[in-house]
Formats: sequence, C-alpha cells, structure tokens
Amino acid sequence: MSDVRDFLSLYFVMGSVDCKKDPLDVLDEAIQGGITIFQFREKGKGALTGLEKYRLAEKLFERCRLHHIPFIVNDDVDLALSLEADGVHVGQEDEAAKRVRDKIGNKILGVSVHNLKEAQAALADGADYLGLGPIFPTKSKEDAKAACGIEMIQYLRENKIDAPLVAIGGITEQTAADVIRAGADGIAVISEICHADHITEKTKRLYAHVIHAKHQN
Ligand SMILES: C=C1C=NC(C(F)(F)F)=NC1=N
Ligand SMILES: [Mg+2]
Repeated sequence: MSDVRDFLSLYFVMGSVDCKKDPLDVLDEAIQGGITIFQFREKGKGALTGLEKYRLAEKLFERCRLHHIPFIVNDDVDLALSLEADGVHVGQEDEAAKRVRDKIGNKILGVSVHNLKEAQAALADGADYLGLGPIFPTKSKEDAKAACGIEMIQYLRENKIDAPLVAIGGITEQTAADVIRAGADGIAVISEICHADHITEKTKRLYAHVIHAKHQN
C-alpha cells in the first residue's frame, strides 16, 4: 500500500453499538459516500463478542475489500490477525504498540494519542499513523479524555510531528475543514455518519469539505 497518509482523508470508525440499523447497510452507504478507510470498533454497552463479533467483522471486511478500502480492527489484535485485516488501531491503554508491531509485521498500525509526548512515543514504537483526539467533546467513547482542541493539531505539527495524522472526536461537517487546515491529514468520524438521516449524502459532504480544505493547505 502506498503511504497510509493518502488513505486517511475520511476515516469511518464504527461498531454495531453505534448503528441505528444494520451495520452492513450503514457501511455500504458510507462507502457509496466516499469513505477512504474503515475501522471496525466493536466496543461499549451491548457490543458483540466471540463468534458474533467475528462474523460481523468478516462481512464488513468483505465490503471493504470489494471497494479497495483498508479495513482496520480496533484493539483486538488477534481478530485482526485471524481475519488477515489490513491493520490494527490501539489506544494508550491497550497492548503496547511495540508488542503489537512485533505481532502484525508490516500491517498498518494506528495509535491513539492525546499530546506531544504520546505522539513521540507512538512513532518510536513504529506507528504508521496517529489518531489524535478527542478534538472536541465526544459522545461515542465513554472513557474519552478531555477534548484537546484543534490547537493540539497545530502544536504537534509545529513540534516536528510530520507523520500521518487523523483527528477524531466530535468532528462534524461544520468543523471538518478547520481540522484539515490545522494540519490533519484526515478526519475520523463515528456518530456524524452513523446518526445521519441520509448517510451517503452526509458522507459525500464530509468528503467534499475535507478534499477542498486539503487543496487549500
Ligand atoms: C480512539 C481512537 C482514536 N483514533 C482513531 C483513528 F481515528 F482511527 F485514528 N481510532 C480510535 N478508535
Ligand atoms: Mg483502545
């Protein structure tokens, strides 16, 4: 895969808990709208486990493979390996990024970061991209830290964090362009797409905001 940076523009993160209808339909509509990378994040109250989780992951992965969209698994490294997913995304509280890198070889490794110190450590551990957030307050993650603000994107860039970086946390149509102009390579969204009345149209607008802002940078 060429540099993962090119795939980060519109990063859809989702699990069954986030969906108001069949996750397969939600993903299909988001793909029609132009998402560029997908993360299966099955977490929170009522999340699937075991074989049910595996079966849903398999079907979502099939959709992504059909449309050449990288399929990333959140937290569950063993699930990623058993599916031969394109990569994994781990947080600060998950398995240490260095150990994950040893397990997954040259698959994509994304690491959640909240500040400069965590960003530097993640890159030292071999992260291919950073997930910085939450930028704004978020309802999609129960144990989210306090919002770090758009300023943190600029601060990391000013401190020579030039690695591929996607911003996440409460990002909407109204704020997408500002996040890109601050220096992010893409935006990651959960509820902005999952809770939209018309998922494909919403996704197309988010994509347009991101691509337009990218060409201004
Ligand atoms: C907590 C997270 C932070 N960032 C990301 C991503 F956008 F993919 F980088 N995913 C997560 N699950
Ligand atoms: Mg995690």
